[in-house]
Amino acid sequence: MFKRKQIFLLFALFTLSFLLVLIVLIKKLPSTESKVKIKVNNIEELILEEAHQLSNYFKTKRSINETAIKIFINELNKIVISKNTTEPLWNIARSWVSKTQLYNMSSIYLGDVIYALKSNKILKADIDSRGTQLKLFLTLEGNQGAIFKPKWYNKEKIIHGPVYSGKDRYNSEIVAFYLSGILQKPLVPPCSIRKISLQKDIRPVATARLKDTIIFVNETTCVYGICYYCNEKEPACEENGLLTGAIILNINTTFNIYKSPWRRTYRNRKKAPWEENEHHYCQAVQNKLPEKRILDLIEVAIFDFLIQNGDRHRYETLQDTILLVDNGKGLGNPFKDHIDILAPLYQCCRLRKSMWTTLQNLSGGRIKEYLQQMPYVYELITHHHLDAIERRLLIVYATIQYCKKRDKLKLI
Ligand SMILES: Nc1ncnc2c1ncn2[C@@H]1O[C@H](COP(=O)(O)OP(=O)(O)OP(=O)(O)O)[C@@H](O)[C@H]1O
Ligand SMILES: [Mn+2]
Repeated sequence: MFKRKQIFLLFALFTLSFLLVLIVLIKKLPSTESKVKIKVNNIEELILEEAHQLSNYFKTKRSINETAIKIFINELNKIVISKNTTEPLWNIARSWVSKTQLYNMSSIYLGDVIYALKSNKILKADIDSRGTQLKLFLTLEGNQGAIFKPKWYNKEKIIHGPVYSGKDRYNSEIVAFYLSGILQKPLVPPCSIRKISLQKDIRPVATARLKDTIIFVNETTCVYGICYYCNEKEPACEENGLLTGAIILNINTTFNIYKSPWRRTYRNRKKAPWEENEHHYCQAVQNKLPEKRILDLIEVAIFDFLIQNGDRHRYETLQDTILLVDNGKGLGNPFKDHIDILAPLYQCCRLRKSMWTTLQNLSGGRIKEYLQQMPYVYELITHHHLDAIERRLLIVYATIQYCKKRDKLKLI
């Protein structure tokens, strides 16, 4: 009898402690309410909310002084010196490079440099072994180096998946060059569309290692090169006898290369430090980098967000200024906005006054309007992408509003 009572008591005690542990555990789990709270607190959603509430001020065109941009567009479309001029022209282009620019937005020779990139005879062709994607290094008449990034996709192609998916987009390089002028940040190397014949322009002047990778696929000439992602089964091929691509002026100086504090992990499941600690990450960066570098990184983020280049894992500087080199991963999906490209802006909530003025002056559809006046633009970009850039500009405005409302915005 006694024994039975003891067992009963023991059983009751066990059940009670089990229940207690259960209650503690349940309390620790986030309730549906706090789950909802986490969601609403998500910075991206707050920014999108701001975007929906943006005032008309951000959606209308204002009267601005367009002189600088008009000169840029005009010069890009104009040729002043003879088509055959070579070395002196390249020397002019070299003289433009300084810590604030890779080209001179208002030079009367800008159009000539673009034209020379596009049409000067190719004296030598080699593999460009820098980076991980297929690139050719071409020496143009007048002894100027240039990088050729081939076309892999038609402009209508939509790249799905993570923001860094897919191969390079040659059109993104060229549109980035145009955008750098529109944003008055001439930090993208001059760049143009170019069509080359692998048989006529490349093979006769190609190095042996490049020649070895020129092949025929279904009677079409293709090239696969040598690089980390290069593969004989996935060559870049001519269309109607010509290989299209971006030809980019090689800037002949030494850059410093740094890892971006906002680089991605490139793994779906693993978060980067800037994704883990959204509210305190900027402070950590500030403890390591000077203000100028952070302000540069924020401007780069805005630039990248507009074209959706989410692949700036490292950046290069020239005398302390961040350059916009390697813009090949933009224009992937015009129907998607990867807001986290803006992390440097919404985590630090600061911006140069000059950039903020430039951005506001572009409201009401001006970026699209200016891009539409650039050389070959309709071959490079669809209306969907042009509209996407305008939509993303509104998201940049919304991000500034997000910072302002939290009393965090610092205009410097
Ligand atoms: N126009 C240029 N002038 C001078 N150097 C350049 C230019 N473009 C690229 N480079 C150099 O070549 C390197 C590789 O170029 P790029 O980043 O475009 O290649 P990538 O294959 O896309 O590389 P990754 O896979 O690392 O992104 C750059 O880091 C830079 O140092
Ligand atoms: Mn790249």
